Amino acid sequence: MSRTGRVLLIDDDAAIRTVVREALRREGHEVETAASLREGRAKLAAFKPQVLLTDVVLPDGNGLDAVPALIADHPAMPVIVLSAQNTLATAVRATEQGAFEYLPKPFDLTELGRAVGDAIAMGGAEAGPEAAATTGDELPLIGRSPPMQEVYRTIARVIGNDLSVLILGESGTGKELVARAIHDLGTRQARPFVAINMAAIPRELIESELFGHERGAFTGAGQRTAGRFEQAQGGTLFLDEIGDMPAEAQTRLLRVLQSGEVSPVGGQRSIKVDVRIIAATNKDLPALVADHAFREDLYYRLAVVPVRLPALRDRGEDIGELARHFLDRAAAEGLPRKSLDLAAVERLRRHPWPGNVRELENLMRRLAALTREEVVTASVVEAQLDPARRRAAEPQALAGETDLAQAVEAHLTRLFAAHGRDLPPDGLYDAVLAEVERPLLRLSLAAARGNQLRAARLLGINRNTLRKKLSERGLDPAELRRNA
Ligand SMILES: Nc1ncnc2c1ncn2[C@@H]1O[C@H](COP(=O)(O)OP(=O)(O)OP(=O)(O)O)[C@@H](O)[C@H]1O
Repeated sequence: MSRTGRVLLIDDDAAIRTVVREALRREGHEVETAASLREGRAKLAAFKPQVLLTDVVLPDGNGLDAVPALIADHPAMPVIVLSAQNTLATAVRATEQGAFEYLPKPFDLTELGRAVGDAIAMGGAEAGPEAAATTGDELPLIGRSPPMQEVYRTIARVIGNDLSVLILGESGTGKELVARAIHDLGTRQARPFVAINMAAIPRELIESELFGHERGAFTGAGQRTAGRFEQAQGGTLFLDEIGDMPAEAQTRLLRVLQSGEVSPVGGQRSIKVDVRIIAATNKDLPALVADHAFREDLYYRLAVVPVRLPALRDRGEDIGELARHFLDRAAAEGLPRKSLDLAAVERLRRHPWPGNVRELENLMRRLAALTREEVVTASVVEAQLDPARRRAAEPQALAGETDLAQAVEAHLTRLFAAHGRDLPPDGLYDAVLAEVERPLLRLSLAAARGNQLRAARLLGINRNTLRKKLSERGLDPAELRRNA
């Protein structure tokens, strides 16, 4: 299949026209250029290009808006959109408008050559199914740094199809957010998005959670229960922390993906499922494969399209925008409105962010709630980032703090803010414990399908202690069992 052909470039920047023309000619393409949409339309008719490259902001209109009209008479012609507006919204709109690819400026010429070659090789082949139209609401992902643009381009490429996506990135880099964005922008948006975290479910319960179980499949399995696969029917199943999946569950998952059917635990039946799979991990999955801790065949099945989320420290230019976004959000939630001065943003950029965006989000909430100044300066940031001083102020905010501790901290911060700077209300200690203990008891009973002995074992306490705590917290085990 040929990878060279006729290319038309519409761009009002003469330097770009020259550079792109020369680069593509060197690769064997025939290239014509135009400086406006009007000129482009004329050349389309005369030159009959096989690929159209267009800039977005043009003197006589918007190249992105013009795509459908430009390709109306040439439905098979792939269009590559070049743009300096590097947001997820532009990448997604380009795809919605029927563009074959979207390249953010400044692009690299090798990348451009590759995209043009792919487009020509694809020739008149049918484009994939149309992506669902977006509502035009604000898209959830923030950041315009080059690694985020790469992420947006990949998202734009997978929203019109059902390919399996594997999202890789450190904790707190936005893996779940990306999974939701793919679902919400894609053709399955009206169907369920179901998430399951392999690290948060007791290993022995993972299979019945995923695939469901029949009545009496194991002690405590009172009735037939649908698994997450069935719950996600027609929609998307997000398998979070996939690197923590036990070996037997991996084998079973692979079988489901190959056959498109699930067999609930303890039964003979199989149920057809139509589910898009998005998996995520913060582990080095290829290394787990090499160590035989993760099945290689499953890995390839899941990683059809890998998405690598950058660590926050590797996209320093996004920190200011993210920080302001989180301050706005804190203000919208009722915390005092704060702004950052330039030196404060500089200070934030020098922090290594082991907890990534989640850590930045929590820090912004803390600044909004706990600092007096309306304009946050570098020294205020410094004080909040300084582990020694923070430890003195907030003993739970230590270096290795868990997600749970951070979530609790965020919640408490809101609670304190809601009470202004007054002393906290009476009985706060017990009130907070009750808030944590109640869901803990409820969830462990649900996980044990209402069986108190199993729930107590899960929690590592004895059954009498469990009973006592249930009654202290005003929880009725019979009712919980009915709802389990
Ligand atoms: N690009 C982004 N723009 C705005 N908010 C973001 C972005 N990335 C992450 N966040 C926010 O940071 C927090 C952590 O994101 P998320 O839970 O998606 O991370 P994760 O990688 O799935 O974390 P973990 O590996 O710990 O499960 C969320 O509150 C999310 O909304």
